Formats: sequence, structure tokens, C-alpha cells
Amino acid sequence: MIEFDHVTKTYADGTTAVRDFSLTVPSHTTTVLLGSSGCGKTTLLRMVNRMVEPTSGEVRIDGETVSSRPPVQLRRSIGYVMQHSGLMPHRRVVDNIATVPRLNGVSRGAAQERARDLMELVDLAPELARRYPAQLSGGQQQRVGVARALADDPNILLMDEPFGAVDPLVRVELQSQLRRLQVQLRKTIIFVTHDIDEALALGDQIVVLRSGGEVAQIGTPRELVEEPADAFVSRFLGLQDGRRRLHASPRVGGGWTVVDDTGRPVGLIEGEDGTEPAAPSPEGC
Ligand SMILES: Nc1ncnc2c1ncn2[C@@H]1O[C@H](COP(=O)(O)OP(=O)(O)OP(=O)(O)O)[C@@H](O)[C@H]1O
Repeated sequence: MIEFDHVTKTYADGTTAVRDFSLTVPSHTTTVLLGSSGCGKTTLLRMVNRMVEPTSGEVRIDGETVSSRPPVQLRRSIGYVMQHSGLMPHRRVVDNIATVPRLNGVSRGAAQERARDLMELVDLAPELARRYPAQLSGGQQQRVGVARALADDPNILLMDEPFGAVDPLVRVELQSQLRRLQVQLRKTIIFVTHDIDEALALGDQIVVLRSGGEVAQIGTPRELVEEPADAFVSRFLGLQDGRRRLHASPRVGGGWTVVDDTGRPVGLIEGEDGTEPAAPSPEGC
């Protein structure tokens, strides 16, 4: 469990990025910090591995304040994935992934073997092991970033807009992969994004932030959509402008077409046999 206990961060130039923020992140779940640019998401994330020190308050991992842990040792015990992968350009994929185990004293051979297993886990073809990061697509680089973060089997994974720079199709693939991995690995994940769909797809718990790291609402995806705390959350989630008000209308040949409030088709529903679905009503879903 990770706890933020009344943390505030004022940077040297006087900017207060986060003010009196408290949150409990349950173990083995994914908590998404969701908010627009500049609301303090990265600042909060980096407090966990001491890349940012709070001005007041504290962050605890399993009851122990992180400020009592040497920063380098702490950082090596926590996986960190960032938007632009942060891979070392002059090192091959396999060596990038093996970085933390090597720093922690694992032999080169064993670390590389672990790296190859992780490549398989994140669906990277084995022949990519010898390439350099610049010889990979953006999506592949992010997979390497995830594999590298998992290399020393950390309990905690911090993910800062990890899929923000890849195209929408690849982004959805990476999100599904992370969901599958999480079922298997059950890490404690804090995931930062400003993308609402991504938050709804990945979060067990979502924290909607206003500027200054102020919490607008904490809830499951369902709670946020069904019971937005106020007009800000409702607007932020796109509930007021009809973007998420969907209706199903019968489709020629069976099944249903899902349309939004403007009548724009956004998807299909098919029954188990590919025809009539059991659940939705034509009045809306
Ligand atoms: N080192 C710094 N010195 C001064 N101000 C900073 C520093 N780092 C961040 N800030 C400011 O703190 C506020 C929060 O920044 P932060 O990066 O935590 O937000 P964010 O929600 O992650 O934004 P984004 O989604 O754009 O990455 C912003 O106003 C930012 O300009």
C-alpha cells in the first residue's frame, strides 16, 4: 500500500504544484491519476521514488516513510516507465532491459536471460534483442520501457503517460497488454494520464485532479461515470456534452449499432452468436 499523507510541493520558483494531497493506493491494484496538464500528476508520482521531495507531508510504502530510504536504492526497487521510454540509446534492447538487475549484482548472463523472458512477456520478437532503441517503433520502445521497469520484479510500478506518444491503435493495444499483464503480475501501479478513455480502461481506482493536485473525485470507473461528484468531473469526463451518452439502435442483419448523442456511430454490439444481443435496450445503454 502506498499512502500520500497531506503532501504539498512548492518548487524553488514558488510554484505550488500540489497542495495538501492525501490518498491511499491499495496494493495489487491500478490507481490512475487523471487530470489536465499542469495539475501536479507527475509531481505526485515522483514523490513515491523520491525524484521529488515533498515540501511538507510524507509518502509511505507499507507504512514506512520513503524519506527514510536511500533514494538510489529506493528507485531501483520501483519500476518507472515514462512517456518517451527513457531508454539508453547506445545500449541494445536486451541490455536496456537488463539494466536494473545488472546494477543490483545479477550476472550478465542471468540478467540477459531475464530480459529475453520479459521481451516475450511484452510481445517483443526475440530478434529485436540486438537492436538499438532508435531501430524500434514508438510502440516497441514503450514495450521495452515496460519490460525494463519489470526487470527486477518490483512490487510497485510508476507509469507517467507511458502510452502518450504512440498512435491511437498501438495505444489501445498497449493498454490491453497492460491489463493482461496486471491480471498475471498484480503489481501496485500508479498510472498518470490526461486521457479519460485510458483512465477508464485501466484504473481500478481513478483520482480526478484539478490544478494544484486538488482531488475532484476518487472512484472506480463506474462510480465516476454514474455519479460524477460535480460539474467539473462531469465536464472532464465528457458526460455533459453527450460524448458518453450512448444509444443502441438495431442493425440491419442483426446486432446493434451504438451511436452517441449526435447520432455518430461509435461501435457495434453483437450477441454471442453474432446476432441478437441479450442485454441492451434500444432506449440507451
Ligand atoms: N521543477 C519545477 N520547477 C518549477 N515548477 C515546476 C517544476 N516541475 C513542475 N512544475 C510546475 O508544477 C506544476 C505541476 O507540474 P506537473 O508536471 O506535476 O503536472 P502534470 O499534471 O504532470 O502536467 P503534464 O500532464 O503537463 O505533465 C506545473 O505548474 C509545472 O509548471
